[in-house]
Amino acid sequence: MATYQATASAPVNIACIKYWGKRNTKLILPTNSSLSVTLDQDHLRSTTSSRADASFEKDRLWLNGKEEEIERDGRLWVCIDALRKWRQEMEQADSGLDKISAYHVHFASHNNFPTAAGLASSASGLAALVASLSHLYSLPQTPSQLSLVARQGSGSACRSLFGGYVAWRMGEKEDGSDSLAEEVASREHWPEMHALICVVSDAKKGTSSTSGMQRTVQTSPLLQHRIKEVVPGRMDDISKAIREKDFESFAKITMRDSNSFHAVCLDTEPPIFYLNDVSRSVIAVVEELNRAAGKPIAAYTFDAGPNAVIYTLEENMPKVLNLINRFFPQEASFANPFKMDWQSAQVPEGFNTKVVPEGGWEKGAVKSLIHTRVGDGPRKLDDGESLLNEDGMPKTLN
Ligand SMILES: Nc1ncnc2c1ncn2[C@@H]1O[C@H](COP(=O)(O)OP(=O)(O)OP(=O)(O)O)[C@@H](O)[C@H]1O
Ligand SMILES: C[C@@](O)(CCOP(=O)(O)OP(=O)(O)O)CC(=O)O
Repeated sequence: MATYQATASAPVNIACIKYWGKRNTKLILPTNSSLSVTLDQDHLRSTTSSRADASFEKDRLWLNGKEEEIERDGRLWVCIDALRKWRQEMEQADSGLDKISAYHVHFASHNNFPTAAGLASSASGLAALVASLSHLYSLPQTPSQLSLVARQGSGSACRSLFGGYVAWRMGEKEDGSDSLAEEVASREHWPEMHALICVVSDAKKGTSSTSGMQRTVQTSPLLQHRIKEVVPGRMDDISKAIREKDFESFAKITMRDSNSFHAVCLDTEPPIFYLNDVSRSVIAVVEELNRAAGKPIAAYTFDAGPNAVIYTLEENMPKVLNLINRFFPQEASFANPFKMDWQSAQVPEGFNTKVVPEGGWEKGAVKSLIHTRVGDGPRKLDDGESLLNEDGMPKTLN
């Protein structure tokens, strides 16, 4: 008997223009467009296997070996249901196709980084699920069409259906059919973009993005200014900066938008604080590096948590690594995947070390560093990499 299964991996993306606020919470339609850089799956990824079988009694999902419930009408359910309907339409149009849309599906997924820690696991996780199931069903839909489905799993997930530089167009239609992701530029267009993730905390965050952003929509007058007056111009400006490979403009816009997003969090009632003293100290170091360099050579950005992501071009990463390692010594040793000689990097003359506490931060204020770069979109993997065993149950990972 034939086995119907597929495995795919999907990347994390970190926004430069932040999505914060929904105009429709059920369909996940945002109050503003957003733009992100997709990070390299060689370092951060979610991998998901899916398998359809007549013997399965219900749809089931195991995340990092632990079963998660697929609630009816919940976000996961909505994504699975949408893809199943597309498969059903194909089966109705072509009687030669196996009727696998009638079978239940088992999913096993693994994130190779902390889940629910502000490292965008919901984005890569939902994108991997959609990519895997679309392969299982041999769907002809384009990545933009698949992004319509991933969006309903978690808004930011729609951007993980593409590699490179990705915009999520907010759209205007009430049914959400034009609220989708599209590529602004490929990874190959500007491959020198590197990112350093400073893990300040890998604990589950206090206020989830989902609930935090709706509180902002309900209470923040500043959000109205942001979505109407600020973001539309920034979307155009950063897209132009990316097309022209203008890092200075890219960096200025990215930092300002991160600060604008955290300002609307503060303008929320009661206020939401995602940054902590360590986050603010990373901001001070990057601002001082840029001042001393005479132009922006690095850009910080923060999602709904204290972890910093620093974008910089490959040539400047040794300087960034030198400063971060010097002022924020970690407990875990830095893996240095690109074998960069950061110890002997020249930090711009005149860098004022007074921007950080004397002697730097205590060990572990930044727990670990992940050095990565712009990456590709979802990958289809071989059956040999399946996370499900012959019985369609999750394999135990070592
Ligand atoms: N690989 C995966 N497959 C399916 N669902 C996943 C996967 N990884 C994460 N999720 C879902 O996403 C949830 C975590 O999302 P949450 O938004 O809380 O954290 P985050 O994505 O790490 O942070 P943020 O989106 O704010 O950067 C998990 O509890 C799980 O339900
Ligand atoms: C701060 C952000 O990371 C918010 C991400 O929010 P989510 O996509 O996690 O929210 P839901 O749509 O409710 O699942 C900014 C961004 O990624 O654009």
